Amino acid sequence: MQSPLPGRDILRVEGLEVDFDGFKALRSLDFRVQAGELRFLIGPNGAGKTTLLDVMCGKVKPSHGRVVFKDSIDISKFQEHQLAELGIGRKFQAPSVFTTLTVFENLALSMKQKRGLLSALWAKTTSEQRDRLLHRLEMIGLQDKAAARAGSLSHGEKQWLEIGMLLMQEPDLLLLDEPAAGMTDSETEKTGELLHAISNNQTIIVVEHDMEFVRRFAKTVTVLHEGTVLREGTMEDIQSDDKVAEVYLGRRVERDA
Ligand SMILES: Nc1ncnc2c1ncn2[C@@H]1O[C@H](COP(=O)(O)OP(=O)(O)OP(=O)(O)O)[C@@H](O)[C@H]1O
Repeated sequence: MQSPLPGRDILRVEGLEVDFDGFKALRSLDFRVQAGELRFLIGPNGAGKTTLLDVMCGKVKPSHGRVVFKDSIDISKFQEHQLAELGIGRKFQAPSVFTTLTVFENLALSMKQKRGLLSALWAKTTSEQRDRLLHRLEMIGLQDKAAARAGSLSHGEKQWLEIGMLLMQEPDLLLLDEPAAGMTDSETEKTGELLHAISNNQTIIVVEHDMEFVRRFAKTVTVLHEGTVLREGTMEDIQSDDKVAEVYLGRRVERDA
């Protein structure tokens, strides 16, 4: 399937509702993302950010509404692994790399291919595949660590490796949950740059709590509150919005108290 052109909606969420035993975690939620965007999702604890990502990757099924990917794919009709095949890649917060394998082997195993895990590891990579692997290694900044065991990497490097592994699947849409959590300042900066580089070719939706990171790297921000979209705009718009300050900061003050 062809990737949508930049500027076209890659994802449309219409009237989405998620019900957990009578509790509506998402309600009347409308949301659109264009191809090539780097979109940040923010909001107070319990706003529904993770649940929205869970619906987008097929982990949670909506009780009402639709999520349409690339104009024609109704995501509620597919399982998580099928959506991964169709181009939706999800990365969870904790890194899950194969610690005893090298960085290169981890990437090679993640390559989109029909072979099984073991044969993928032992089969010779073609020169085209090696080029792709080297390109990703460079993109995630681990070209000097290709032969290092993944278990020896720092937390930030493991996160980049996992993003690289996700990219080897060539998703059109990447869903990331707090990619910079627990990173040092310089790792955080590199992560923001990596996300920007990825969004030259792919669409990314990032759930993020670190407002400094959002301020630094976001173009468009969507604020969720009580399961629905409260506001959407630039970080400047969002920061000067009274309602956002009331619900978002109010909640944060409460939580921090
Ligand atoms: N499996 C579940 N069963 C019942 N309630 C759930 C379930 N998953 C999430 N919830 C509830 O749905 C609401 C939204 O949760 P969600 O994790 O999506 O929020 P969030 O915005 O990601 O929050 P945080 O920033 O704290 O991670 C919360 O009130 C949460 O307790």
